[in-house]
Amino acid sequence: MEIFKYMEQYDYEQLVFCQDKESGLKAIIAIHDTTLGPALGGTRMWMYESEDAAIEDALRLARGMTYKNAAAGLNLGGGKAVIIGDPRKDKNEAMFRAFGRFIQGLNGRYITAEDVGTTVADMDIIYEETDYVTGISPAFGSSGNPSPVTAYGVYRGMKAAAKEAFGSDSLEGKVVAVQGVGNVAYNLCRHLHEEGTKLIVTDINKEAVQRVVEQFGATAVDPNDIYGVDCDIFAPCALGGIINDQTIPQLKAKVIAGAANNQLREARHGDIIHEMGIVYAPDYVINAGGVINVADELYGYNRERAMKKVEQIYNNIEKVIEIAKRDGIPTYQAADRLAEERIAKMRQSRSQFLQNGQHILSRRRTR
Ligand SMILES: NC(=O)c1ccc[n+]([C@@H]2O[C@H](COP(=O)([O-])OP(=O)(O)OC[C@H]3O[C@@H](n4cnc5c(N)ncnc54)[C@H](O)[C@@H]3O)[C@@H](O)[C@H]2O)c1
Ligand SMILES: CC(C)C[C@H](N)C(=O)O
Repeated sequence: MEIFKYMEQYDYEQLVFCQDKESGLKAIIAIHDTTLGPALGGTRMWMYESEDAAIEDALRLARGMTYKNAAAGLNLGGGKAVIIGDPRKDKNEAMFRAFGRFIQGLNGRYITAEDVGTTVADMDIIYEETDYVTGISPAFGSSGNPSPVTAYGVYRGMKAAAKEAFGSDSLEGKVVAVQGVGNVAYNLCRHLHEEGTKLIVTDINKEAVQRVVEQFGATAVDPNDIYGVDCDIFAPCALGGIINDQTIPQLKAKVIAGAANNQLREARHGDIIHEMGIVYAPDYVINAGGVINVADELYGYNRERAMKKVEQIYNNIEKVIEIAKRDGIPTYQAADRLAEERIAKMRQSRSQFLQNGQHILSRRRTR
């Protein structure tokens, strides 16, 4: 992999390799863009097939966080970390302590949190070494597991998308097909059930399916059948890349709104669903509840304030739909435009701020 070429293409700032022989830590921290503030993004632990695959994932996910944080209105840049290893077997306390020390070494340029394969308990260990970690236990006055909050944001965003497609944001009586009923989607199903939505669900984990069937009266289908079921809304909450050439022809939904990251296999799939008249709630806008919640820790966590910001995901989806209509583009492009415009404006105002003297004055003070 030609790393500098790749970094230059998408304008990455920094890539950090962290190795600790004793604990077995092999981690990569990617910082994409800190125009809006320090780079906040979770740490993923995964058994990568190769080092190149881990580097690519860290870089791709870090850039995703730049867009997610910018579109959510957070004063934070984008970054992400990956730890190479099996989260079921390879974790140990020393590993997360060592990782915490590496994060501390970046002096606040990167702030971590949970992602696939890492938990609140892991963040608590990192916190022993650095303040630059969020998603730590409520026992420390922090926000804990972000998944239920992500779910609430997805629920709010789904309502905004439904309003565009059906003329009303009520989900009562609507049929929602949910792919994957894990941490986020279990909570999403609860909100939908409380509103009187009919649920069709699938998961490769039978126990997870059983839970939502029993608790929320959901109808279960085979994982391969979820795309083609008769429904109003399709909520992908498991895997990335599931909007693709094979699945699109099966879809009957008028809305796609779910928690999964990187739902479009390729950008052109966003164009195809747009042409079909499907209202697509862009993944990184609708699933920003978790990061909005953990980001609130940086101000001294206040649950009420965080939930108010998460509610705004409704308005953010409305804003994206408005831009899409105004500019005659698909919603996935409108989301990128929203994020990029905000970063560009801040970059400009920040450079003016420096030119107008801040660094000159601070130099004077040290003389
Ligand atoms: N947890 C968060 O706060 C958060 C925030 C933003 C985005 N996301 C994204 O949302 C998605 C769900 O996150 P989560 O924390 O609920 O993860 P999770 O692992 O708890 O749940 C995912 C579920 O999908 C199921 N699944 C996997 N492959 C499947 C398949 N082929 N068909 C059907 N089901 C399948 C798994 O068995 C699991 O139950 C992920 O893509 C994640 O990256 C999560
Ligand atoms: C900071 C984390 C809560 C971010 C979350 N893992 C996401 O993909 O949005």
